[in-house]
Amino acid sequence: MLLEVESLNLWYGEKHILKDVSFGIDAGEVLCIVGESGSGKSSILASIMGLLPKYAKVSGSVKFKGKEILGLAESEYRKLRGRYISTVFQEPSAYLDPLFKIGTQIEEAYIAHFGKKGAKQKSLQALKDAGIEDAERVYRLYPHHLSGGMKQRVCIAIATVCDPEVVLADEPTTALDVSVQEKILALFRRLRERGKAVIIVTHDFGVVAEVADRVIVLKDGQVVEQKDVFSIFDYPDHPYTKELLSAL
Ligand SMILES: Nc1ncnc2c1ncn2[C@@H]1O[C@H](COP(=O)(O)OP(=O)(O)OP(=O)(O)O)[C@@H](O)[C@H]1O
Repeated sequence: MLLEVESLNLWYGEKHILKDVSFGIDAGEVLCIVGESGSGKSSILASIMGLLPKYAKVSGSVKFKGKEILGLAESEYRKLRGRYISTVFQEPSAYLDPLFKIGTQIEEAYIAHFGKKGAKQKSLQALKDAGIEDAERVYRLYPHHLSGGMKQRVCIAIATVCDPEVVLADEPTTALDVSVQEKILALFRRLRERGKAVIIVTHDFGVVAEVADRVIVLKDGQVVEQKDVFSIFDYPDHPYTKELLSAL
C-alpha cells in the first residue's frame, strides 16, 4: 500500500470524531470517502496532511510508503505537503490569492520544493495537464479573470506541479456548475492514469459513480462499509449506505 491508515482515532476535547478508521490506497487508484456532513470526512484528510488544530488528540497510524507520518513535526510535514501528498480543496476562490497572478501561485508551489530553476516550464506543463490549453495566457492572469471551473483546474495544477504520489481532494466539484463538474472529475481520472493515488471526499454518490475504484462509507466517524465501486451500487449492505444511495 502506498498510503495506509490504521485504527485512526481523533478527539476534539470530549468529542470522539474518528473511531478506528482503517483503509489503504495504492498507486493508480481512486478511493472515495462518502458520508454526510459532519461524519468526519475532512478530518481524515486533515489527519493525513498534519493539518489538525493543536488541541486535537489523535492515535493510530498513517503510513506513507511504509513510514509513519502521523504526528510528524511541522517541518517534516512541510517537506511532504505538495511534494509527495497534496490537496485540492472545495472552494478554489478561497484557496487562490486574489493579489497574485496564476503563474506566480503555481511557481511558488514548485519553488518551495525544487527551487526556481525550471519553475516556469513545470508550471505551464501543470496547467496543460490540468486541461488548460492556452496555458501561456492563463499564466499571466489573476484569479478574478477565471471562471470557477478554470480556477479549480488551476488548483489542480498547483496540487500536481511537484508530481506528488498522493492527491487528496475535499469535495472538489461541489462549488462548481454541474456542466463543469464532469470535466473536473475527468481530470481526477487522468491523475489515476498517471499512476497517482487519489482520495476524494464527497457526500455525492454521483461523484462516486464517475470516478471511484473503491469506496468507504463513513457514519459518525466510523467506517460502516468498504467495497469496490460496483459492489457498493449493486450490493450495498449497510442501511446507511442504502439511505445515501437513495438520495442519488
Ligand atoms: N477544528 C475543529 N474543532 C472542533 N470540532 C471540529 C473541528 N473540525 C471539525 N470538527 C467537528 O468534527 C466533526 C467532523 O467534521 P468534518 O468536517 O471532518 O466532517 P465532514 O464529514 O467533512 O463534514 P462536511 O461535509 O460538512 O465538511 C463535526 O462534528 C465537526 O463539528
